[in-house]
Amino acid sequence: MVVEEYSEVARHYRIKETVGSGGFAKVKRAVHLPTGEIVAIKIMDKAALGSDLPRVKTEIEAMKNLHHHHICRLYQVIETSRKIFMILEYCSGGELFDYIVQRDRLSEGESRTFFRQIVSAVAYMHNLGYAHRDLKPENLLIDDEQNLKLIDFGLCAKPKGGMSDHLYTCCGSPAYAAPELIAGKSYMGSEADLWSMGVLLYALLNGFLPFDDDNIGMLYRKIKAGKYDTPDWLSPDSLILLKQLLQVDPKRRITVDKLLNHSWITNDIGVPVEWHSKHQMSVLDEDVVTEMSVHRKVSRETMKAELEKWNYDYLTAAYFLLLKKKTSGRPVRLQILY
Ligand SMILES: O=C(Nc1ccc2c(c1)CNCC2)c1ccc(F)cc1
Repeated sequence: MVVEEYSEVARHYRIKETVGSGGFAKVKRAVHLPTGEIVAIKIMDKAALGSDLPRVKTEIEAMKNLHHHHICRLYQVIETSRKIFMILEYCSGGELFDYIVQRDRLSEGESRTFFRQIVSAVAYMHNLGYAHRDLKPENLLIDDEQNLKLIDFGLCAKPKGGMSDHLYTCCGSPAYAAPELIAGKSYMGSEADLWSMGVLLYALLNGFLPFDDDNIGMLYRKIKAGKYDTPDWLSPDSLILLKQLLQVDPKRRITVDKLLNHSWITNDIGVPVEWHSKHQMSVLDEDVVTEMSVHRKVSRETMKAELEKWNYDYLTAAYFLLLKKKTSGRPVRLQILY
């Protein structure tokens, strides 16, 4: 949907303060006027994107297919002549990275709670044939219920031939990159994700990285050697899991399916990680359809037919945000827009 100026955004959103600015995007907090719900709007300038524009298209297409309670939800996409706006789920707690830094390191129990959520999101992606390829604490946000939400799918890959297909582009952040990826060999996206999860788990438990060096050459050498410090606060079970994740040989590395009921993962909790999505997209929510069809003075059938196009326009946004209100126990009501 290409409109010529900010009008489409301003018509439905009140833009507030900047909450983050990355390489080629700025993220602002905003209010979705028809529902009053808070959202995050990722704003990108197409000219500034240059050769990175395909990454944005990759991210948008991936997020349209990824519906999971630990994956940040895309509500709407607005494209003007100069800009792309992605309307996304707002995560009031900010980045997991800052959360760890503020606490030095997390307890084993808190690390387990967060790591289980990461396993759930990654297992969901891998079972759908996607690899994230840029897993790191900066790409895991915390929502107002202390749930982690995975963001930044600009580098994710869905190999044509499925997850057994090899990838070649070297990408992601060096400190989290798997040895086979930085060696320039062909690699499996899913296996590289499991290595990054090992680096992530290490960062949660220790508050610093397993492989770190200001000199990129030295960093690569440390990653390929796969040797890291084991501070004395790490439990024997944590050491076992880290060893299974940070296996230099990708063929010896643990897979996400084995992680689901790993003893460290189920310690103190007793149940394996549930990776299936709680959101099913196939069935539209009757209450939301009712509110929307009444509000727009069309029949339910017409509204259902419109919604089932999943255009990621203002209708898709209104649907998802009303549904979020309903699941959070708030009234399923749309304000009249003046
Ligand atoms: O909500 C987001 N960021 C956010 C929200 C609140 C706060 C921060 C980031 C960081 N400072 C604390 C408050 C957000 C959501 C989606 C996204 F792709 C990128 C960022």
